[in-house]
Amino acid sequence: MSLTWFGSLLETRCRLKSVDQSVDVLPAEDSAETPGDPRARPSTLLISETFVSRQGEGQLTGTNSVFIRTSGCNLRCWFCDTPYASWKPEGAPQTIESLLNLVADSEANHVVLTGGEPLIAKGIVGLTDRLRAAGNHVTIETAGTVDPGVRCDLLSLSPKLRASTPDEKEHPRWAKLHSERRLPIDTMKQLIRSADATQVKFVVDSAEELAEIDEVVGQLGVDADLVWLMPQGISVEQLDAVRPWLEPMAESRGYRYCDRMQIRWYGNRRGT
Ligand SMILES: C[S@@+](CC[C@H](N)C(=O)[O-])C[C@H]1O[C@@H](n2cnc3c(N)ncnc32)[C@H](O)[C@@H]1O
Ligand SMILES: Nc1nc2[nH]cc(C(=O)O)c2c(=O)[nH]1
Ligand code: SF4
Ligand SMILES: [Mg+2]
Repeated sequence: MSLTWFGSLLETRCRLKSVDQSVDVLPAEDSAETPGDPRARPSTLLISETFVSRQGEGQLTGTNSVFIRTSGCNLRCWFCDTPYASWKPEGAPQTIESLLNLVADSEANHVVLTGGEPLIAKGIVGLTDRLRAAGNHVTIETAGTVDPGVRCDLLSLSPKLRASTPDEKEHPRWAKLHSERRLPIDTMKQLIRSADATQVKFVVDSAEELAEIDEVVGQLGVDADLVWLMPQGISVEQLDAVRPWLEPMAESRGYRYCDRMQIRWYGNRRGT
């Protein structure tokens, strides 16, 4: 293990440790790539897991893809199905080079950058640019709360609704931060403008959220056929309990119903 690598690992761990228990992650402006800056160290990203799987959600469902999951998030959805990359972020720093090699060695040429929140990860702009320059199709799964200046093939934007906020009594600090950060419409519109294509994927836990969804769709100014309604759930039973009412509600608005095929194929398991 080289000293610089160990130094940066230590620094990363210290930085993560120096923040109070619920680890916050630097906002994108502190972690975005600084291309051309001679002092810039080779960028590393805190990676929770990488794996090859079929895309389970949205318009590319079934597409064999390399998933790169960054660790750390600036929101705290109570329902997050990936707490090991958000609520209690785990992972190790990986260089852009190592991630590029991983993708080059795989059979897939679709890459899904996800998290945690990938857009606050240091080096995400450099990684996305380099993956695309190498001929890969890059989907970014994001809550769309920050824009580090990224350009991707498919923006899979999942705006977090009021009901995603964690319990105020249990998590007073995160309930406040989450509410303040979750829905920057102008940032989301900027991300949509910069992307080659967009799908807007809402996690729906109850029918009462449809009014807010319609409002956000209007504010974003996206066509109904770009909107996907996805049940909140991490088991086949939970998904099947929601589908009977959610699918017709989606169709009546010209939206699409979004299944979570990875749950059906593999269960809610890491690395799938
Ligand atoms: C773990 S998130 C990571 C990317 C980004 N932070 C975001 O929220 O879009 C990946 C996807 O899973 C969705 N998701 C997370 N937990 C879920 C749950 N319990 N039920 C349904 N979808 C969920 C998110 O909305 C997002 O579309
Ligand atoms: N197979 C599979 N498809 C996915 N689509 C979005 C995912 C995510 O966690 O962002 C995901 C995931 O974790 N696994
Ligand atoms: S924004 Fe995404 S990663 Fe972060 S807590 Fe919500 S679902 Fe999890
Ligand atoms: Mg997932």
